[in-house]
Amino acid sequence: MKSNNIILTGFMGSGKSTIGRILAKEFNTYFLDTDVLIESFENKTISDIFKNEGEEAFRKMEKKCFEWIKNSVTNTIISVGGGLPVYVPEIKEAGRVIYLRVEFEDILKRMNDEEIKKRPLFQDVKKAKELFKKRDKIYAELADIIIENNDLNKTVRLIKDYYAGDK
Ligand SMILES: Nc1ncnc2c1ncn2[C@@H]1O[C@H](COP(=O)(O)OP(=O)(O)OP(=O)(O)O)[C@@H](O)[C@H]1O
Ligand SMILES: O=C(O)C1=C[C@@H](O)[C@@H](O)[C@H](O)C1
Ligand SMILES: [Mg+2]
Repeated sequence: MKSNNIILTGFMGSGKSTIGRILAKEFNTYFLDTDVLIESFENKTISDIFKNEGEEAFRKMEKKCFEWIKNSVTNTIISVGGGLPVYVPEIKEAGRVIYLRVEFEDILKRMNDEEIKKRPLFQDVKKAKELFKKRDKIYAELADIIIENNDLNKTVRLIKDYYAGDK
């Protein structure tokens, strides 16, 4: 089934939720965020899931959430959790995948303490940097297109142009 979803991937803080909300308005469609969906399905915060049940349990929830999306969601802009493509490499089965790429140092500049607190795998900046290096290649391999997301308006325009060329 061709689902017509647009799936935004990228590291924590790369701008998936921000860009996703704007795109949904521009394309007059809906926006979904797997982290928000999981928090709602489980009625727990991501931080609490990591703290009380561990990362492995969270990855199982992500997989289940992805299956639900693959079978039930169409014509939607979907922001997926930063680790989801690593644990669910069949991500392309649910739509066109766009990797929003931002250098780690630039991500750091964008995140304030409050933003960092919500993300369990960002607590140790050195470890987060190592994770970024590993994931950068995986995101790129799994993407249909890669966009350097430095300028918000430019990113939105590039994605719109890409889809206009499709018609
Ligand atoms: N060019 C840009 N595009 C998108 N967001 C930007 C940009 N520049 C700065 N930001 C800011 O970066 C921060 C992180 O963005 P956002 O929450 O959208 O990332 P995310 O990829 O959804 O993160 P996570 O995977 O952790 O949910 C926000 O405060 C946002 O306003
Ligand atoms: O990069 C990751 O592995 C994560 C990113 C967040 O979006 C959440 O899905 C969670 O904090 C794990
Ligand atoms: Mg987000």
